[in-house]
Amino acid sequence: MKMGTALIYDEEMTKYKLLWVDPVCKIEVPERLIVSYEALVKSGLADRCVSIPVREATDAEILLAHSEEYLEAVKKTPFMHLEELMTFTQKYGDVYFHPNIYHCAKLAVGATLQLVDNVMTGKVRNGMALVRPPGHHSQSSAANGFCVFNNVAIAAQYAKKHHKAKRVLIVDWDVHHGQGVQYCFEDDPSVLYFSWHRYEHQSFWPNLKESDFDSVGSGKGAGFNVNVPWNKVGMGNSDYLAVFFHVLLPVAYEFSPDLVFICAGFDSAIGDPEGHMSATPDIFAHLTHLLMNLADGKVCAVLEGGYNLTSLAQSVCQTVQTLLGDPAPRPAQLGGACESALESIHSARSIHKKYWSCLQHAAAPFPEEPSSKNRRPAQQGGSQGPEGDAGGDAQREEEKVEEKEEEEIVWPEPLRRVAPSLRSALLLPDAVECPDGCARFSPAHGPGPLERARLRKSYLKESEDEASVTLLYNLTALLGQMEKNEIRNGLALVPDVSMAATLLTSASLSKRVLLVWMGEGPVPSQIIEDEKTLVVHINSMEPHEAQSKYYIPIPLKKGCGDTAGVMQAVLGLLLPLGYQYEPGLVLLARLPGYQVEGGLWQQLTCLLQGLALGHTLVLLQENETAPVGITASCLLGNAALSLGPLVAPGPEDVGSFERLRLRLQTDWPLLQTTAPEKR
Ligand SMILES: CC(O)(O)CCCCCNCCCN
Ligand SMILES: [Zn+2]
Repeated sequence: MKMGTALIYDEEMTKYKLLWVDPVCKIEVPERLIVSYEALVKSGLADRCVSIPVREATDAEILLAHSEEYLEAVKKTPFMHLEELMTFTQKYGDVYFHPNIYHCAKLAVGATLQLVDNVMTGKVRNGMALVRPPGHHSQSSAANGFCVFNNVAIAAQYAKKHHKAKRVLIVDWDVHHGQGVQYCFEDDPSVLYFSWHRYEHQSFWPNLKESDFDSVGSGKGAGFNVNVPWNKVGMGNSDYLAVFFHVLLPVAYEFSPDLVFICAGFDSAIGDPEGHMSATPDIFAHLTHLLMNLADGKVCAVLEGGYNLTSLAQSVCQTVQTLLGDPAPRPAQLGGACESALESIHSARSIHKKYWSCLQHAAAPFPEEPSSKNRRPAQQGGSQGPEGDAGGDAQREEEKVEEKEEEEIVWPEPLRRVAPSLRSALLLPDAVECPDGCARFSPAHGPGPLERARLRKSYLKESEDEASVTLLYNLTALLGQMEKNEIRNGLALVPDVSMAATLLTSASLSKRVLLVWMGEGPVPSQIIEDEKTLVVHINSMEPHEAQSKYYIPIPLKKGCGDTAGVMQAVLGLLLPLGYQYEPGLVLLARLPGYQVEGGLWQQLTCLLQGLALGHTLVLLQENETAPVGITASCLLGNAALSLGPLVAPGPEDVGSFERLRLRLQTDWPLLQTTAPEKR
């Protein structure tokens, strides 16, 4: 599998700036690129990337998303003097021109196309293009919102035309709606455009009706445009993850793209003068991680906005460090999405219910109220903030009248993310070959007589089986090295998965262990009773009341081999639970006889690594060596194989998921998908 992360940047793109007074445009400064690149260099991340040179886009490439007359008009700007530039600028909104901006705009497109070429030909796995001017607002015949050419829209067309991409996903996490991208692919079912954006019931720029959740695309493109409007500011980490788990990821996996673009705008981060959101830079590590197992890992992140030079630089580093495969940071205390975010999530899921089978259990869209569609009565807005907030990040309500002067907002610097020297250690019987890249685990020293006696007494019922004693000892040694962050993750082939899991949960020093129990066997009661272990059990057993808050059986009629059903359970239940639980260790136990398709098992193994600083320990039944290779590949950081378009999960499973969600969401608010009053 391809590794390597491309970084595409050229300081030439810093060589244009605003030449006159314009309060709207003054935030789009060259320093945005300079601080971002310098932060990548200073942190050592730039050196770990594959540096790819930029190039100028050709006319033909620009014409993939723009009209000839627009291109011809922009071509004249390098020869204009100040007054002419100002007059030319007046033709468009919230954008400025400069004698060198046409050159830089061609480089921004060219940089993006270089990234696409290197990813699509497998020279690198993924990458980031640090560009300006940004692109997602520019339209066929118009510059707009600091954008001249639509970098990502052109690149998506280019990938379809020159790299035979069949399905392209564009995830726009910039805080503004990339209407230019939406217009470009309005009726195109091969490009799925997802955008969240500050909207405030159309009162925020660009104040477009078509930025609302009910713009779903048209004609054959209906369903392939997903808008999640933020109707309040102050959205935070929990809101962002809730949208990924309950809107974007289920649809993205059903769509199954063969290339993913991120319109990586970081004005959705805390401290930004445009966004006024409260999500912290480390959240972009998780958002990036959650996209990296789509399209066999082919992810192209392209810079859009981001105007707080501190959170911009931190967020760029968080994104690139995840593209490089470093462990994701611990997410800050997550709660549920706030009430306003839940309304937006509910609206998006409802309106898209008819297009995506993964949303079939979403409540039907409420009938169109002609006048006050989804407009909250005035008295509920205002400064008291969302009442009945479902917890989660505290909403910071902006003064409705005018935006307060930028008070100094501070947030903690993201913690260093240290990758252990050894990535994957495997505990295998000598007869089983150790896959390339992994290390066969052997503890520094063997168990002493006391240790042997203790293990024998506690787990082996005094049996004289010395090999099992040694194995159990080695398991606890492996666990110990993971908890000291000397080893990142591991895999063990054990004679008895239940006994091994029981040993590890009781031996684990982590304050919390997430145990993912895959298969039909019962979970040992000792583990279920253990308060510091959250057990999520995916099986085909009949649904029954969960014994406790910490034992969650997820029944699948068609069993664990049901790809759509398992992915639904993973994205909509297991991951939200895991992120909220914030374990120090993730145990993935595969029970004997568990029949599952390779790609699905890989998705599970990869996605879980976003938790517990990547400390994932996989337990496999000794005589089932088939999954060792594909599991090791994922533990080493390779992307999971793409599953292909997902079919609908079984209706009875959908029903039991929904009942499970409704029952659990009080204890686990990140499971919520609808605002309280709508339930
Ligand atoms: C790439 C980008 O989406 O960040 C560009 C945003 C342009 C914002 C125009 N200003 C609107 C004034 C409202 N405060
Ligand atoms: Zn923006």
